[in-house]
Amino acid sequence: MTARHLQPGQLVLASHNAGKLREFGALLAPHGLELVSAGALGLPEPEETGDTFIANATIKALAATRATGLPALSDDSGIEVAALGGRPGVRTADWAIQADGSRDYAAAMGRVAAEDGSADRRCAFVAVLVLAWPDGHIESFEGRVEGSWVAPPRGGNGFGYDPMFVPEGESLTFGEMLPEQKARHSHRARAFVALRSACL
Ligand SMILES: O=P(O)(O)OP(=O)(O)OP(=O)(O)OC[C@H]1O[C@@H](n2cnc3c(O)ncnc32)[C@H](O)[C@@H]1O
Ligand SMILES: [Mg+2]
Repeated sequence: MTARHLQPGQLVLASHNAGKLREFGALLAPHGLELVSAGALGLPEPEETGDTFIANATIKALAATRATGLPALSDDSGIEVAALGGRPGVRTADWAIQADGSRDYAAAMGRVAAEDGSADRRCAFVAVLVLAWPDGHIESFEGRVEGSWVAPPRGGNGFGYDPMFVPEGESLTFGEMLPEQKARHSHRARAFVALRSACL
């Protein structure tokens, strides 16, 4: 089955994460779409009640396309830590929440460093992108990058867990890489390549 193509026009980026929005802006720049973010449209953040990346990405994209009548692109992503049996995975965003309610990504990873005696530092970033249309049609794409985590964090670029993640075969963390270097490896960019060849 061939995937549905995205027609020229407006596309809602169904994310409230500024780092993701910057990366999608760069990935979509050559494609002549008019991007508008869910936040700029005043859309609420839907509750991510799913147990899988695709379930949550679908919730986010369908909420945005239904609210606007425009096609919408969402991203549900996270980090899978081998020594934790793949956790936090789909719960990655909540994993960084501290006792006072703030998010601290370095502290979350630091807990693994403190608790994990195995010295197994393998982990992977995963992203599932969903394109949804107002009639409920969806297309989904997954990207994955294997790597290892480091503590303490290194580098001030990117967002979230970027300063703690080194992709396989590299020595710099995503936080030490320029955006275009991160995009050569990242889970999001890999999922986007699949989306681009199917839908753009
Ligand atoms: O749901 P939206 O509004 O898109 O934004 P979010 O930040 O809540 O995103 P998720 O629910 O998909 O949770 C993903 C978590 O994984 C982290 N994450 C995902 N991709 C990342 C990347 O490329 N670099 C660093 N951290 C990443 C991110 O910081 C979040 O804590
Ligand atoms: Mg979220």
